[in-house]
Amino acid sequence: MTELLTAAQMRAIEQAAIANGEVTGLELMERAGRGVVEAIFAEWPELRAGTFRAVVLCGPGNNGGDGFVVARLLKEWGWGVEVFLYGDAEKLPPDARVNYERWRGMGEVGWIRAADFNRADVVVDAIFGIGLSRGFEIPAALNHEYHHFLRDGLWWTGETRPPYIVAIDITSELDADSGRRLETSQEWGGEMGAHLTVTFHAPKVGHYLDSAPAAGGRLRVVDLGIDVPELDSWDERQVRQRQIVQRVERPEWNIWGPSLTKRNPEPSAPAHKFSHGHALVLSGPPGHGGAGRLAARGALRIGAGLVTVGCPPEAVAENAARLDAVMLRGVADGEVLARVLEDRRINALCLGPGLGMGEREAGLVAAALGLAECPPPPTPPHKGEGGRDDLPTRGTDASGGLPLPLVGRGQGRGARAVVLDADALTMLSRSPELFDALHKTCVLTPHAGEFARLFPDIAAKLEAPAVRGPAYSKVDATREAAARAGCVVLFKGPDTVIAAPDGRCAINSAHYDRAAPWLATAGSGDVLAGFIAGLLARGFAPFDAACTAAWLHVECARSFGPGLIAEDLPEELPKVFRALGV
Ligand SMILES: NC(=O)C1=CN([C@@H]2O[C@H](COP(=O)(O)OP(=O)(O)OC[C@H]3O[C@@H](n4cnc5c(N)ncnc54)[C@H](OP(=O)(O)O)[C@@H]3O)[C@@H](O)[C@H]2O)[C@@H](O)CC1
Ligand SMILES: Nc1ncnc2c1ncn2[C@@H]1O[C@H](COP(=O)(O)OP(=O)(O)O)[C@@H](O)[C@H]1O
Ligand SMILES: [K+]
Repeated sequence: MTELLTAAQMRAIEQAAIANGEVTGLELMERAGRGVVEAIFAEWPELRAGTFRAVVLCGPGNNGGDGFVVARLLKEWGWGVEVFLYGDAEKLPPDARVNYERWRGMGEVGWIRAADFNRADVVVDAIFGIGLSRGFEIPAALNHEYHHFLRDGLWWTGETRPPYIVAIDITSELDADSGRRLETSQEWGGEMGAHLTVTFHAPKVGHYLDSAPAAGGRLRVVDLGIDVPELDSWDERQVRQRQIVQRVERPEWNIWGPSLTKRNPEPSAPAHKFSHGHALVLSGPPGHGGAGRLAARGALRIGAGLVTVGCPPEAVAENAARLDAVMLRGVADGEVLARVLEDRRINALCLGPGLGMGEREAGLVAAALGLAECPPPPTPPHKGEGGRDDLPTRGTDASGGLPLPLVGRGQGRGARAVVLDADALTMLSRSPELFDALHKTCVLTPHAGEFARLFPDIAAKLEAPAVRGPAYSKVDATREAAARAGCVVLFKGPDTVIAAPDGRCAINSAHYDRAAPWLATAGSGDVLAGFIAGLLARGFAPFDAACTAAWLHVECARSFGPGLIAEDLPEELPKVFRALGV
């Protein structure tokens, strides 16, 4: 996984490199500016050969300093370059000031209100970078230009093609930690954006959150040639692990490989379906079983050895007609579930998709979280009695008890791995008792609406206008939620954030080259819940299960392409696995 940086972390890295004599600030600025020019040429190779025109908008800090370097290098390349300053040249920080003076030896610096993009091939946004600390009062003229802008040329009034916009480090209105626009009292009709964002050393957390991916166009990272300071103690590493945010990437381990058997007492034992875990998906009343079946299919395809749907007895017939490899049993209520869970081979549960929110379902959540006591075994039915709702109805799993990895071992009998989604989340939000029963092998998978129901005060902070940087972010919110719930929280969206109670955090981005907007389709969240449950059944730790499932979910959507419906997601997994070489 790639580490994403906050503005403060980036500054600390830069300062450490300068302090240990590795490089000067001026040299870094030169490398940054050169990197931007190279990124422009790499992005649009036709610009490398020929004479073009650039407008460079520089701000009052070092982001503006990078802009002056870019202006100088493009001019030296033979381009026509116009530079406009937002701010006071006398107050520029030292390195930016040096580059301002170097540029002044080559050309003019205009007042930003005079900026005119009409004849530009490239506009460089170097107004603010990671130092934006409050809403940006964009000058009216610039506002007007941006309004007629640029991004898709729709309103372009110029005679030639609209210019390419290149944001240095980040689009100037955006906070680099949260990806949010910092608001002002100013009313204006446009939003700044870019076709290409060029950042330095490593992507910033904010590049993957909120408004930033849509605003920023494509993202390129320039290597500044500085080393991250080594950490010497394990404590330091642990503290750091809690502060960093990673980008979820292709799993480094083989999903079917030996690492998964590390919890297995007999790693060298031949694999057996029971050694791949048994996931139980609890589903809802007749006519509402589709979501549970989607989750179950997802759990099975991702590799759980066995998957059972547990539905109300009256829904058995409907489900039986729709399930083959997935097993089925009637689970009338929480008491029955508690009895079913006496079978410790069932090592992962999934509750929520299409579940309903009645008394039965609340009882199921309670039992899944270990709140319901297991009642004494039922007396055998008298001869002739039928319709027992706790007996396997097909594809029974009655083979002998193999020693299975018990997720949550040592936390009491109820501490199984549990994915709680959809209706189960709403029930959690209504019942403090259920919420308090969450434990560290649970995974909550809310979308924004469910998140707001579960954590209204946290959601309110996220929804409050972002006025100052660093603004409260989806990463902050998910971390806070995970700490409160005491379990992993996966907060869905194109910028899915996964956080553990200990502070570990990762973003699974469906942006930039991983965009898959067609994943926002009914039922895709149900499949995701099933994917997580399947990986939990296979012995993944909750945080890893959530990250890996989210990554594969997007990968399936990308592999299938537009036209995707939720049913296609599990069916695409074999192809994705093949492409991964697993
Ligand atoms: N770090 C690195 O590794 C490297 C960094 N490099 C470059 O430096 C950039 C960071 O530079 P930076 O820290 O000077 O911040 P930057 O974004 O230029 O702005 C800060 C200035 O703006 C001001 N200001 C803020 N908000 C405002 C508002 N709304 N309206 C008006 N003013 C406002 C703020 O004032 P203050 O908040 O202090 O009042 C301060 O004066 C970084 O993005 C990258 O491009 C590369 O050169 C090399 C490697
Ligand atoms: N624009 C988008 N691009 C990619 N994935 C998205 C986008 N919007 C939502 N998603 C993903 O689609 C899924 C939707 O889940 P959810 O909101 O629970 O819907 P449902 O209840 O219909 O299954 C989540 O995994 C979410 O991360
Ligand atoms: K910028």
